[in-house]
Amino acid sequence: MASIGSSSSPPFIIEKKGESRRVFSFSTFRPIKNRSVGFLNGSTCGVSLFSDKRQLWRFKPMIVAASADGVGGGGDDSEDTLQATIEKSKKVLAMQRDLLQQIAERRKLVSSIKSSITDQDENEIFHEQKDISFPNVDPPSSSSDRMDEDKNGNILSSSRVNSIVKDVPEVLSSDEVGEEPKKHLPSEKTSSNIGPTKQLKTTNSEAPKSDVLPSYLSGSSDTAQVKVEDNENLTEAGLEEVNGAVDTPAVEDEKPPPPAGANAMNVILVAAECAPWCKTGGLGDVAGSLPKALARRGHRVMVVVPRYAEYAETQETGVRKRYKVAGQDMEVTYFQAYIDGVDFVFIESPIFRHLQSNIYGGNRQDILKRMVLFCKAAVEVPWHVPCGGVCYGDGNLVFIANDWHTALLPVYLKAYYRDNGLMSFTRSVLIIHNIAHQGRGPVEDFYNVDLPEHYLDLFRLYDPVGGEHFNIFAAGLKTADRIVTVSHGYAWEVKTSEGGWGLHNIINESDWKLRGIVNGIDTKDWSPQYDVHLKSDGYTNYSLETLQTGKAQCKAALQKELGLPVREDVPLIGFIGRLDHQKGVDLIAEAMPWMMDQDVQLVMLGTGRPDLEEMLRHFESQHRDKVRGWVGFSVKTAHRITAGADILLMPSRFEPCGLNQLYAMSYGTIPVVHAVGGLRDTVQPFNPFEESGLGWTFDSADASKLIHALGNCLLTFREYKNSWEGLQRRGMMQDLSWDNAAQKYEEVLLAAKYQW
Ligand SMILES: Nc1ncnc2c1ncn2[C@@H]1O[C@H](COP(=O)(O)OP(=O)(O)O[C@H]2O[C@H](CO)[C@@H](O)[C@H](O)[C@H]2O)[C@@H](O)[C@H]1O
Repeated sequence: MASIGSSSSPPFIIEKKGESRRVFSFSTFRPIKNRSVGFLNGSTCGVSLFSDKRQLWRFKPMIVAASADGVGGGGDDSEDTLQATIEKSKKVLAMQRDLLQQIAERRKLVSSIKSSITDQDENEIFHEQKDISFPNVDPPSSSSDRMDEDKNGNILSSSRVNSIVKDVPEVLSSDEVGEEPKKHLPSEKTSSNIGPTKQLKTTNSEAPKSDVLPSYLSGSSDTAQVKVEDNENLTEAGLEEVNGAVDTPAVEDEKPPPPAGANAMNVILVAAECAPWCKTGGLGDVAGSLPKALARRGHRVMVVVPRYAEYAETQETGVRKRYKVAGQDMEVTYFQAYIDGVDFVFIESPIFRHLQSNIYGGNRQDILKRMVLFCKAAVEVPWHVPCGGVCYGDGNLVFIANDWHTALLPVYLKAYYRDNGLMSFTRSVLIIHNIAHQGRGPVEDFYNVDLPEHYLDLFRLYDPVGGEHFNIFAAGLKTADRIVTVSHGYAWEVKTSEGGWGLHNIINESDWKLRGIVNGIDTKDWSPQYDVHLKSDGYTNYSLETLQTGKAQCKAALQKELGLPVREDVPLIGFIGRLDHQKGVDLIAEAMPWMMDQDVQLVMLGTGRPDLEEMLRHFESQHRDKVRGWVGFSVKTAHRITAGADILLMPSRFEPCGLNQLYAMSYGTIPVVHAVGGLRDTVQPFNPFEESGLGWTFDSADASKLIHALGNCLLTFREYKNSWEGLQRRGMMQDLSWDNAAQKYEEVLLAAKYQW
């Protein structure tokens, strides 16, 4: 055994162990056998070459086998050999210095590219996307033009697109690093915004791949040995760099792989409304948040929605298409935005314009025409609209249509494309948010939807109420590959004659493809801790820890804002929702005399049926000291009521899922609900003996039942403070996020994908 340097330097000991010797490289321990690679020549040169122990400690030993005729293998001490070794080593060191410099340069460049991309505001990014979009890309016939095809004409599915991104070399050459990121690749954005197809890997913390490194740093079998004589020229920082680059695995930017893994799909959700741009109710919330949760799972996700007004965040793509609607040629253009990992595509046409505050306005024919145009255009979005520079394509693609407004999409997908051998790998899922609205009309309406005659039977329906009629939801339900309702309870209800509104037979026949999935909530928008609407006017954000003080402050702020007496001890009851038969507003009206005999305050926010709006105003004028009836649509007020109220009343006659009770529970507001559909699924009744449950439920749409449940709730509020706090805390501690629901949606999407 011979030592290099002092005997107290264990890592530098060359240990003769059979045919093996311990020598030094930048690599970690890696036995390399039967190779003649060692160049350090035992003890004699070792002492002279290693002069700085601090630096030497950075080299990690490696066992190599030294053959008898190798430089280091024969024990030859001749002057010539030593000189040759030194010369060789000098060269190696020079190369190494070079490499260090290159690495430093690359890091600088990569981090400057990274930061410039991160700093880019959305507009700049959209601008770039606009620049690279290919206007008027033709449908599949002109395949060579298509953005979503590779050079061989293969349509790029999401996995293909992802693999393109992955295929970007992990270590770019200096020249490559100096260039702008390639135009056809999506730009990297801040981490919260990185979607699967947008992720351009950068290199600053990645270990360079051995195949792009000189062999002497690669750790490959030809690992050269460090020339130690001149190593004083290698500064500590330099070594740090090298060690960092070579030995340290990239951890900084690494995230666990997205949960969807190999099941990642292209998903396009198509809806008539989408929060925050256009929303009249829960559908808008779902369209705005489910896609983000799917994107977090690793899917490439798009939302397609009409453009009812100018939305600041969106950029025109330059793509224009024409579609026939009821014999009339209509042009659409596409706008887009990329937010929280999701591509939002807005379809612009004169027939959608100026409807922002009246999305479903106009007569039946007007609405029908809008939905025909919207669905016709939406189904071709994956061909025409490049998102992040690359169209989605129609492979590995599932559309999610929502309610009757977009129930034509599954039908068009089948009639125009799949029946004609196009979009063969595209599937559709139809979500039932509310089956009470179906797109009914006279049978003649069929001639406005532009389909071959033999499709009429899909739409034709007879029921005792409507007689023989044209029914869009019926056709969508029959044609979609999978159906989802927004709760388990509702999945059961829609199969009954009471809950199916005439479609129960079709749904029963489709039972094999039906599933109930309870909605989630967008925990970014609807969280008492971060709610942007609680940052002013005396409101405050609060959490489980600050529940008592924070919620009390919000209650006082709400009372003040509404002009009600500011009292902590009075229970403040809220109602938020569309004013129609579904929401059971008339039950509240019936219970009003009893309620007004109690020491309570009531605030009701809603729009809808004019008679019910008038009723709200009437309540307020009769009980100005206790009641506020806010007729209008105000997201801010909805958030503030949810935070400031003690109790949320939801006496809905039917409720497919209901989001307000979910929002309420996450804000420590106790729901009192009619146990139907999603309300029954999500509000477990309070059990005072076990101190369990989340609120109060009543089992029929009856004012006396409502009064009974609300009476118990008020009693608990007044007399059993600990139980009340327990209810609040249990509600707030639930995981109501979309992530759970998204996982279940993924199962449905997969089932659709593999269905033939
Ligand atoms: N005047 C007003 N001002 C401000 N905001 C208002 C408002 N009126 C209602 N909202 C908001 O609109 C949403 C309503 O959601 P819901 O789920 O309660 O009802 P909706 O019946 O519209 O949805 C349907 O679809 C959803 C989604 O699937 C199902 O949960 C539901 O059961 C089904 O009826 C909530 O975000 C609420 O705050």
